[in-house]
Amino acid sequence: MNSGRNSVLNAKPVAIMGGIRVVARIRPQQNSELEKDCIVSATGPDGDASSQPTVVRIPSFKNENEAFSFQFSSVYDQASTQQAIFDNEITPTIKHLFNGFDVTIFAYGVTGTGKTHTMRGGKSLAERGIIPRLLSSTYRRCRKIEKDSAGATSVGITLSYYEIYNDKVFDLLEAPEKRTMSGLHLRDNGGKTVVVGLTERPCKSLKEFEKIYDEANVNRSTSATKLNAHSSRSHAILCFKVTMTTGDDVRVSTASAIDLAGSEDNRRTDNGKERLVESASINKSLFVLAKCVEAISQNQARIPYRESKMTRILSLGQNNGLTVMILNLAPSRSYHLDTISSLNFANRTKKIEIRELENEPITKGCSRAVPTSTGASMHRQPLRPLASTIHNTTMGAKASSKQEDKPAKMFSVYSDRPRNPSMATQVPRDTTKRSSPLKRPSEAGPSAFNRPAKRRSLDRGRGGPSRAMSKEAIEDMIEKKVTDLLATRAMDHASAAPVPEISEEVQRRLELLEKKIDGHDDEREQGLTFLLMAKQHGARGENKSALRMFLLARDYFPDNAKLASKIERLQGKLQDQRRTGQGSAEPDKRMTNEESRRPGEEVMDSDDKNTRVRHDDSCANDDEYRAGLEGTNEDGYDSADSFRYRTKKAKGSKQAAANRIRREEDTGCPDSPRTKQLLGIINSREVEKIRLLQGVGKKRAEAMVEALCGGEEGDGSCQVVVSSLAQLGNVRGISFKTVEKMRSGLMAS
Ligand SMILES: Nc1ncnc2c1ncn2[C@@H]1O[C@H](COP(=O)(O)OP(=O)(O)OP(=O)(O)O)[C@@H](O)[C@H]1O
Repeated sequence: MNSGRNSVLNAKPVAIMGGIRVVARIRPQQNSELEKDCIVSATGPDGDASSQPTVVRIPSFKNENEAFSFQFSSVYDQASTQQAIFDNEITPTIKHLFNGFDVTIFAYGVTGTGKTHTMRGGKSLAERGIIPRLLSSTYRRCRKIEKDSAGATSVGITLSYYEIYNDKVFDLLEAPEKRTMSGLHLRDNGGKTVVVGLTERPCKSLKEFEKIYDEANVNRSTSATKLNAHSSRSHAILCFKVTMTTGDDVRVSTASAIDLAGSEDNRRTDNGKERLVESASINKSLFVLAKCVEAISQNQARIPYRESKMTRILSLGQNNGLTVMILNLAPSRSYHLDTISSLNFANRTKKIEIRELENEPITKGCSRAVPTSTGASMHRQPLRPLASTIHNTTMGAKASSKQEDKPAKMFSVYSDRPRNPSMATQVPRDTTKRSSPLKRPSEAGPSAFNRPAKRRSLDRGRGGPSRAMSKEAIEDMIEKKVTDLLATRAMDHASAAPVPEISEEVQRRLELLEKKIDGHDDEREQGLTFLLMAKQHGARGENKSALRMFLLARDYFPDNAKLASKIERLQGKLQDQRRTGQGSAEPDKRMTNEESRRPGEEVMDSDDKNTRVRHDDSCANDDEYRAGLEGTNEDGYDSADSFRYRTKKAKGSKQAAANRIRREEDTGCPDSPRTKQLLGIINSREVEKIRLLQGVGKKRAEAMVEALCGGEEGDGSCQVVVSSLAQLGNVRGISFKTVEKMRSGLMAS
């Protein structure tokens, strides 16, 4: 490809088809892990141990005698070195970066499997990871180009580095004190996702890079967890832009190296509440990534990129250029299901096909847009139909001048599933031509031109929103418009110079306002997270957990009729299950949310799917649950190891107490011993007993008995039996708060 060119700058844009190159790396066992527990191995094709491994083998979770095999472009075993991975997988991409292709390298895997080790690595030369090696090679190549062109071509590198922490983007090249609560905004700019206001720092040498990189890494959010002493709590994205200038020609390409945070099974982490919130956010974004991969591989119309900032930035299958995914795996049994989940995810990812599109050279003085200096992240090519791209290669400038007339956003995502199965057999596999510069001959698929290509969304792109637009598409469009508007405002704000001095008082008020807005967004987002979790539990048939999540979501969307009817339906379903005795088969967990679920789980083999879920259908622990609700801590979580969340807005209010009590009853579990005890005392109508309840006293006890017996209007017969806490809370003069207080003062027997 591109061989025989005198100068890289004379190249015309070239589109070729390629997939995401997925390679697996198995980390060595750690001191705490036993050799006999090593269950993951790397082999050559057909189990041949002598050739370069391409297959990961792992036993089935249910039956150790059965094994799963997953084939990847390459597999690196426990003994593989940083050097080997870099030489084989990354070095070939560097020349393409200088040929105008964007390059994305990302590490994916469960926590503690070696992603940061692979990307960043250690301090010694041998232990250096992909990022420092990539920069080192890039600078070497820059010097060579400048030398070979006798100074006619100059190459500049600018760096940006940011993290996505709790779904917020923070600049790692800025001091942490400068962070705002909401982080940086994202914006779509001609098919690229741009981080507004991100620092782009020119970086002249490897030494300078190392200094900047080390300092920035101090700002990255890491913490010790039970599974990793230095666990990354954020997705870290390092981008460097290579700008080659020869006279008036400028060519810009970007390399992005991404160290994703690892998914965590929180039943193994012992995470406290702060770690749990992070973990839930990490798992959610990885879950969205799995959903995107799933949607792409099924050729779905809607790819849910926008559901998380990470997927929006990564834009898997949308960003043209070369993409390498390194799947990090732990070899030990304790990771068994996590490893199978990751392997399933990677297996799908490798089937995504994307166009590898070379960046067009820019001529100085020409009106064509130059990437903004306000900070860009994943520099995606403007998305356009494949046909026009092919045209570009032959029509050159004529074709590109027409581009302004084209629909704003047209793109093609290719899956390996041919639309017409018969065509797959008709199209001969061309194994002599390499469809991608990264692919080895053995894995090169059919080229762009003989593949039954699927062009997505072209019709939609043409005439603006079509009448048949789905609700999701409209929501997407609105969300996009709003975020773009916000981002544009933020960008205008950032670039408006000089900024007039504002008084401290105004600044303070602005900050307060920002916090208020953030808080509002956070609350809505929290509600949406509960809804998402509820849907996931529902999809896995965990109805009870789904109901809990829906009930938690109700606090955020109290007037949502659809939600209310969902809750009602689910309650009915659970009641039916209890009546017919089916409930006991339903998997349920105390840990009822996203943070306990592994991303990619939904693609797990059905054999293994349910085995990891703890079966616990009893309501025996309900008192514990209720006690937890009463004793929620100041952050709104009921205890350090729980994710049951209480809304801040409702905290302490009468309404909140009523909600809590109703929610308990909605779950349909039988009364706890304390509830029974309280109702017994109340139904005794004995002032002497009732007055001893917490927060009551003689006068209130007398008033209660009077109210229970119908008050002055009642007949005084005290016939009515109070059968539930909700009923008690509705008795005149007895608030739900009092009910909670009375019950919490009782000793559970
Ligand atoms: N190939 C390897 N060789 C030697 N040690 C390794 C290797 N891979 C990982 N390790 C060690 O395993 C531990 C966990 O690795 P690392 O922190 O890179 O995991 P991670 O996947 O980035 O985890 P998290 O998602 O929690 O950040 C570290 O102590 C690291 O040094």
